[in-house]
Amino acid sequence: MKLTIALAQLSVAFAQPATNFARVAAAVETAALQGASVVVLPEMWNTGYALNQLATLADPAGQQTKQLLTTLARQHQLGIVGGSVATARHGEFFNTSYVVDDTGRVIGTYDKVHLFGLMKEDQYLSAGKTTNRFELQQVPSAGFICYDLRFPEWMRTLGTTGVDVMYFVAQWPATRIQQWRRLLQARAIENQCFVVGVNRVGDDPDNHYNGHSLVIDPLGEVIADAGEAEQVQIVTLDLAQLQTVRGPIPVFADRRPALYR
Ligand SMILES: NC(=O)CCC(=O)C(=O)O
Repeated sequence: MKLTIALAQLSVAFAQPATNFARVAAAVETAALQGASVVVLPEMWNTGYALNQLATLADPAGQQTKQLLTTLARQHQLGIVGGSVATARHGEFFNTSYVVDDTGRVIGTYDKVHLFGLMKEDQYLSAGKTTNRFELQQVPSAGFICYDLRFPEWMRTLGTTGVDVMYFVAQWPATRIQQWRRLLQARAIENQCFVVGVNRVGDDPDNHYNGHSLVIDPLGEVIADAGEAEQVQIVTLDLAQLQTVRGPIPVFADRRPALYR
């Protein structure tokens, strides 16, 4: 089975949700025209890291985001790993990812679990408590947000359930882009799955973001790198490769969980 994915490597207009909603709609349309069956967006694409303005900018219960993503998914008949957006619920703010299938049904809702202190998330956001596993285009998948990538035990929690594609959405600054690349490769190798990482481009008041959205195969090889420009890149995954990697080195069967803490 093949899966054609669009990496929507977008710039995010700081504290300008209306501009960003229009950008996302255009990117999904481009992805559909290029034959994608899944499109992946970056992290916090509605507001950027305008964390001290969330009281006015965050999406109440994610309603506006879900309305847009479900409409686009239905209209273009593709799945959307909706990056993440700043949401407001019951007086708290979250960094929330929605996943929508090609009929326009929300099949995943995930609040970022690991808050990134260096970008002040811990001062403004509440942390999620649940995992994010979903079947998208019949493919068992899991979704994570940016800093989550540094916690391999979090990916393992889902890897042991049988996941073929792990999606990472990010606003990962250029200063640490080599770590982004290496961590994504490590997660693919250790979980013997495809890894799709979508990062933003552009600037905010504190950071420069240089993209390098990546697709990694289960051997850890980079099969697509979107470079540093704003673009929608199309990549086709050949999921048959999973069996050829997992067969000879069955790491999940060989685990010794009784010995691990
Ligand atoms: N938005 C984030 O979680 C950034 C994570 C990051 O930059 C890192 O180095 O980790």
